[in-house]
Amino acid sequence: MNPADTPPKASSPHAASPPPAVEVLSAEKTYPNGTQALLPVDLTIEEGEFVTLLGPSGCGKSTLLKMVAGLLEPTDGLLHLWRKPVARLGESGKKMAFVFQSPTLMPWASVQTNVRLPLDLAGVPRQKADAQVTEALALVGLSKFAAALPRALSGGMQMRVSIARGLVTEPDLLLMDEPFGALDEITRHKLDADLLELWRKKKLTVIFVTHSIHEAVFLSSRVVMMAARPGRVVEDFRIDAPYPRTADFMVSPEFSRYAKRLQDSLLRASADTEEALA
Ligand SMILES: Nc1ncnc2c1ncn2[C@@H]1O[C@H](COP(=O)(O)OP(=O)(O)OP(=O)(O)O)[C@@H](O)[C@H]1O
Repeated sequence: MNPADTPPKASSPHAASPPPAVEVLSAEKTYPNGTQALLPVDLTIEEGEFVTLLGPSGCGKSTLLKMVAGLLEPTDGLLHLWRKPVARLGESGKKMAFVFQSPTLMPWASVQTNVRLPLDLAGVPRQKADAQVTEALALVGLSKFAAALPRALSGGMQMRVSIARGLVTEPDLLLMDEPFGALDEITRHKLDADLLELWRKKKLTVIFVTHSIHEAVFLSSRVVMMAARPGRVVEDFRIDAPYPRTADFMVSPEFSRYAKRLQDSLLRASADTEEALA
């Protein structure tokens, strides 16, 4: 065998580490009306991370998330998922799903039909699709509501349907834009805990947008802080508390320390924003 054909040894760092799930390479965004929503952002997210984007209103969290999803084109720079341009993600054998703030369900269709939508659009045969829908509904605890119409469900349950619709394609990357922002606090805690369970069980990579410091500390392995006008990344925090995280974690001194660090950072980011406005 020619030495050049020798496969890399399993012990080489390159062979051992999978490619990053997400690479944002100097990606920036200016909207057609001239709003500079994001200065060039560089961000690498490894497979399996739970990353939260936090920052004052208008700092470009949604813009960044939508660029990662391929829903928005960057004005300049590149976005790679598993080392492929977003539009060619399929070549990596990986999948992504986006969960919006509002559940956006079809009101006339059953829970089951709503959840099946991405599979129907992808032309997945009915029998296979139905099996995947059954599994996704079980994952979010809604098996008994498959035949219900959305209006018969609470806000939290509708959000679960929306998450099931995201999970039904068995994504590797889950992008969530303030998914629980409109829910009451108890429902939100419950969904946060369930989401962590899903993240662990399905070995997902998650990028999550929120305004809540507490939600960010509870969920994340990493928090990326952003500032506005123009939008940019200003700090990057590891939340090293072990998983599984329980309600006890939320009342621990460790939790308070992380929350204080994020709060101080958010105040700095907000002050930067106000200075830019002055
Ligand atoms: N389609 C658009 N056209 C022009 N400007 C836009 C558009 N979408 C967003 N913006 C502007 O870009 C900036 C970043 O917006 P973006 O929604 O990404 O911020 P955000 O951090 O998600 O805000 P929020 O926390 O309020 O949801 C803001 O100034 C916003 O007004």
